[in-house]
Amino acid sequence: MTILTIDWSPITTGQPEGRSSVLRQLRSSLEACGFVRIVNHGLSEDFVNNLFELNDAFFHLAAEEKLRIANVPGPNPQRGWSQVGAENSASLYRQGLLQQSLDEKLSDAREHWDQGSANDLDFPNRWPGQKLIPEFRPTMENAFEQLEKVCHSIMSALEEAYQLPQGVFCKRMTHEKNASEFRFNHYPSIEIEKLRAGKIGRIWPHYDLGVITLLFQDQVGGLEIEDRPSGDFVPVETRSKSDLIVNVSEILTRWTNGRLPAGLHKVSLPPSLQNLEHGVVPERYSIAYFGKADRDASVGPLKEFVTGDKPRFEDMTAIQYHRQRLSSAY
Ligand SMILES: O=C(O)CCC(=O)C(=O)O
Ligand SMILES: [Fe+2]
Repeated sequence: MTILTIDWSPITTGQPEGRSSVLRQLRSSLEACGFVRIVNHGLSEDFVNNLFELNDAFFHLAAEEKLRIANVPGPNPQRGWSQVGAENSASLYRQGLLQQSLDEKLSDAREHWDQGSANDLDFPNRWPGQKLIPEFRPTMENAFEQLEKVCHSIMSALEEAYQLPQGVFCKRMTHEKNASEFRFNHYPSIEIEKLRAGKIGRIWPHYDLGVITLLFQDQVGGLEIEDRPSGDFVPVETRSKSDLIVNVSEILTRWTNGRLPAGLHKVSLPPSLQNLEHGVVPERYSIAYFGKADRDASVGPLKEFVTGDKPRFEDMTAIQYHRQRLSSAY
């Protein structure tokens, strides 16, 4: 199983040449493994490097400042800082599409920061003090909008790839009601033995909750995805930090009535350290944009994907689904 790498230039430039090949590869990689790697997506290397610098700067703020803007744990969309261990990805998986049961208490050695749309008055963002990192808020608000555009470009390419009526996905993910989330992850350095002991993970196997996720990872490594159908995990190579790793998330599985299974993934020991018994795994940073459905949009299967008499997933709104899923992760 291989994640295809797609050169997105035919889409960003609007050139007809190469377009049908992009659409074919997109569909084939997402159907086969739930993941695809996209290059030339329109966001520059400088843009992405700058985000990694802000990611580092944010988590190096004083603990009191991070605490001041801490996320309030619960079923609402997350905003601000979540300390190491606050989110339990193992539990997220247990309640997920596969209903796998894990007996032990497993924790995540990871802290993260979450941000929603600037237009989202229901769940306002929680910003660090302006004097501490002056460029943080303007850069992050701009990055949110840039990633939203890339997300729409992928969703609209998917509509075309499946020959669906134009806008069937995108009208459920509008700019005005955007409920997507932008996240910085930081995995502090940790002893190899601790990860090997099997109770603490960087992030346990899980599906993401939105429609699609756009991810940038640094060069430390450790991201792995499920190999179908063996169920083993295989590493996602670290190449350029600006390579965009895209995965199918739970809502897209529901919208397509199972045609596009979500990509199961986790973060553990980087491949270069897998043979070592002792030592320290370096800290790692990643950046995720979780493209989500509008809160009032249906997350039931689209009629274009329902072939039998009964849809595989029950109809409900995105916010109902989100609350139901998130209440299990704390
Ligand atoms: O850090 C990574 O590479 C993956 C992060 C992730 O899976 C998540 O935040 O949902
Ligand atoms: Fe994830």
